[in-house]
Amino acid sequence: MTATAERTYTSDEMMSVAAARALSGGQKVFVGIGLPSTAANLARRTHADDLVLIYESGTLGSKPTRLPASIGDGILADTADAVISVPEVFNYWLQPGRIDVGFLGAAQLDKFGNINTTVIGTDYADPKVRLPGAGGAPEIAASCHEVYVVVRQSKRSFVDQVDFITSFGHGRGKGEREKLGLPGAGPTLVITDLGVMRPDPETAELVLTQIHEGVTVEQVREATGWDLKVAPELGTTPAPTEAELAALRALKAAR
Ligand SMILES: CC(=O)SCCNC(=O)CCNC(=O)[C@H](O)C(C)(C)COP(=O)(O)OP(=O)(O)OC[C@H]1O[C@@H](n2cnc3c(N)ncnc32)[C@H](O)[C@@H]1OP(=O)(O)O
Ligand SMILES: O=C(O)/C=C/CC(=O)O
Repeated sequence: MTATAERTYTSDEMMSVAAARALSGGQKVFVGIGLPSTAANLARRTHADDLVLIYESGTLGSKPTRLPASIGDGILADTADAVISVPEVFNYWLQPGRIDVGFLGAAQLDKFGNINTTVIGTDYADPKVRLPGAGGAPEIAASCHEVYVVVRQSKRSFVDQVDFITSFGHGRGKGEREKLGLPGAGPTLVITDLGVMRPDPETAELVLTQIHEGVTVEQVREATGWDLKVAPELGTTPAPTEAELAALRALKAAR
């Protein structure tokens, strides 16, 4: 019998590495602050140094030497190829379809990839939790060619229906984005600390297509607030490499 090797990374690290791997060289990525920003910067430091990071403050091609604290962090402007105004980044870059991937976080996500970062609870005026709000995320979700969501998975965050739609995913199913005239494809990938989900091409409902190494389907289903469908050919995300972990830890430690 072989002893099980002790895992040398956390599930958050696995999530950041899996999300970074989803980005490839040369893509223009509209980066949301928080988990997506960590993963996008990791991708630049590992396999995709020509990734173009765009932050909402109007910084194009930022190459921050540490994680930005917010979209207004000066490190983004200091290291950018160009800095334009906020209306310009929305009107000239995002809305005309110049951005490949919108990389967003969520407090709640539902089975059709709708994102809530506004309130928990159904009474907007008297919520159980008031979240950070929308910022530019609804526009990002509307107009990027694709949206990738990075979010920790639990019954609290993965719900059948979000309490509030901040950023439109696929509404209540396939075709709803087209009806609303939203130009982008919406969420095509959801990366969590447990696995990866993609919308079913027929229904747009999220389906588990990949589990991270060491995670079971049962664990993912336990952390999901609906009856999660599983792809017949389920993939496994390889564990982070030493190089990926070293780059991630250096990025998080940089000041
Ligand atoms: C381009 C742009 O970036 S546009 C900006 C728009 N804003 C965003 O996109 C934000 C996206 N991120 C989120 O929504 C995140 O879930 C955040 C910011 C709310 C919280 O993320 P984190 O800082 O990682 O904290 P964490 O997940 O531990 O939650 C912190 C607290 O928020 C509250 N909270 C977060 N998610 C939930 C939820 N689904 N249900 C209830 N409470 C929640 C809780 O009070 C929680 O504290 P607790 O775990 O002790 O109960
Ligand atoms: O206002 C927004 O859209 C985004 C805010 C995120 C941040 O302040 O870093």
